[in-house]
Amino acid sequence: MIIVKDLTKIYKLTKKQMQEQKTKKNMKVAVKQLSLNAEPGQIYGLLGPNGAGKTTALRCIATLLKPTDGSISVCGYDTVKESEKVRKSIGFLTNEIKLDPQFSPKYMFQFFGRLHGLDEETINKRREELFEYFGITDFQDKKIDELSTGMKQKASIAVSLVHDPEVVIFDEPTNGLDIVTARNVTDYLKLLKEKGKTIIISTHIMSEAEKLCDKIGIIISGEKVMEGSLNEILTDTYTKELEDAFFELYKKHSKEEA
Ligand SMILES: Nc1ncnc2c1ncn2[C@@H]1O[C@H](COP(=O)(O)OP(=O)(O)OP(=O)(O)O)[C@@H](O)[C@H]1O
Repeated sequence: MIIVKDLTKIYKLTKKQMQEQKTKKNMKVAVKQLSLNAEPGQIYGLLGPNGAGKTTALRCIATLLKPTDGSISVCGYDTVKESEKVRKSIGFLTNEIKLDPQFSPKYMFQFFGRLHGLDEETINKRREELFEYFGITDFQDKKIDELSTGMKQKASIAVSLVHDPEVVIFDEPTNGLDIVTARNVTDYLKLLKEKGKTIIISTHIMSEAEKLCDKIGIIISGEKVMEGSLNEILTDTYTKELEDAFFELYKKHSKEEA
């Protein structure tokens, strides 16, 4: 279970970042009073355009960033006060965390398994299962450096799941993957859901959110502008497709911002 209450995250900008973002303000509100609940046996999708604050929100949930305001609990643990316990309960995937290029998927899997305090037998069993599922076995001994983007992404996913976490936090899990591999990953997320895990993902792929997510939170400029099941969102926006609903909301809320 993930409970996010009034999460606000403000970044302090360096002079260089202010120049890059063409702003005179030295603060950036990346997430503003975001609240959401993701429950066991459910896939929650955070859907938003580039720069909406999805990665920031997920990094706060995964304890990698401290909220400026608000609170987050994961499996009943506070992400600031009990971050160690939260980290044990989650599998986190983000594009910014890279596997060490010098090592192989097999080595990285074992390394993270040990870090989570698993015994060798459990690590080997998990490796066989996950590497087989994601088709990693054939390249498990190659250096990460020599792998394609898709192979690296699959290896990162397997490594993030080594300890069979209760909560899965995946930032754009199918980013850079071909349709076969992407389907492989989304099917696995469905399997995890069936096992009763709590899953939250970010995406800007409408069809992925439509097919995969039980609940969708649409986030624009750091604020959640709508939340519900696909049907609820379509009904509330008088649209037939998520893409149309998204554009309606985007037009409305970017107008409000201007
Ligand atoms: N470390 C940082 N320092 C300053 N500003 C940041 C930092 N990280 C993100 N931002 C800014 O915060 C806002 C939200 O960024 P974030 O990466 O959370 O968005 P996102 O929805 O994940 O975008 P994308 O879909 O492009 O990955 C953006 O305006 C971004 O420029």
